[in-house]
Amino acid sequence: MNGEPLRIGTRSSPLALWQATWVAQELKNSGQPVEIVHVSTTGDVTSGPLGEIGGQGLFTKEIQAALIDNRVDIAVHSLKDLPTEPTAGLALAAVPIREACGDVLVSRGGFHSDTLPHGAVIGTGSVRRRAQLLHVRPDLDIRDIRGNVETRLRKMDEGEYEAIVLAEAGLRRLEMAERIVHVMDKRIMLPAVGQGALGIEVRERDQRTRQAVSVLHHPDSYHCVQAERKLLAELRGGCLAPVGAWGRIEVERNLLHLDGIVISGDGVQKISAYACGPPEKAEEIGRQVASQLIIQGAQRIISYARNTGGRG
Ligand SMILES: NCc1[nH]cc(CCC(=O)O)c1CC(=O)O
Repeated sequence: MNGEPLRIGTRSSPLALWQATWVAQELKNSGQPVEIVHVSTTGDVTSGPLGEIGGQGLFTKEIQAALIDNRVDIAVHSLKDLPTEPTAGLALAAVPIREACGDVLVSRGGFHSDTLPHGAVIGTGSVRRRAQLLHVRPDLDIRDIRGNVETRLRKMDEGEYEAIVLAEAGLRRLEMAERIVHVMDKRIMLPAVGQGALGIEVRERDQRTRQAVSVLHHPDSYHCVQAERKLLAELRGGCLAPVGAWGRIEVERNLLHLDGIVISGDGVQKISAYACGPPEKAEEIGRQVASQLIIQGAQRIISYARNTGGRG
């Protein structure tokens, strides 16, 4: 503990800064001096549709590079943006307690997903959200939207979209929960793998930092995202794949429940699977759900989505 302040690397978006500041405060409360270092990423400076500007790790690569180059000691990621493939020399050292992990609908007219007017224009850049919306409302006109949470809300307020879909966690952290019109039912909208959770990454061999960030670790949250991430890794999905997952702990019986779906971009083909077991078996549960999805044809849907830029 103590010694030189640990350097926390973060993107500069308001949400990323909120997350880094939260981590900084928790570490300070534990007696660990820290400082925040801003790192800009390709995902922040590019405005093309995410599905087209190339691959995963858009928001995380540069921060990982800063970690490897010893410019920062701690990377704070939104776990859903962090690829499941391990990065040589780095380790996911802690997963703090998870915020609400679902998706919410924010609409100008106070509409829910089932009361939106016929053909309404909905903004989302995520193939997972697009496909699940189309599955229940094939009439909706779903259009791409980019930018941080504030930018998207402004574009909707200005009339470009009737409604947008956002992560509940982001709105809560930015103290904009009053904008939530409708928390979407998980049976309709399964979240992205890792949504609502943070991932604290460090250099694998940096024992001092590993020890310092261990105060942030929340085992139940970790087991849930571990199951979700294993599911995605087994599907070779990547964070832009049309995959949804929801792991949660049932405290009374100490069971981890995991739902997973793979859905075609047009929302027509939707396959789902479920498994449960002890939280310590998280990865095995993730593998089980993945293999049930694969038996039902997940691979074909995922490679089709990949070949069509995630928009098939
Ligand atoms: N891809 C952007 C992103 N990464 C993490 C969040 C929200 C916070 C979280 O899921 O932890 C968001 C915004 C959104 O999807 O609405």
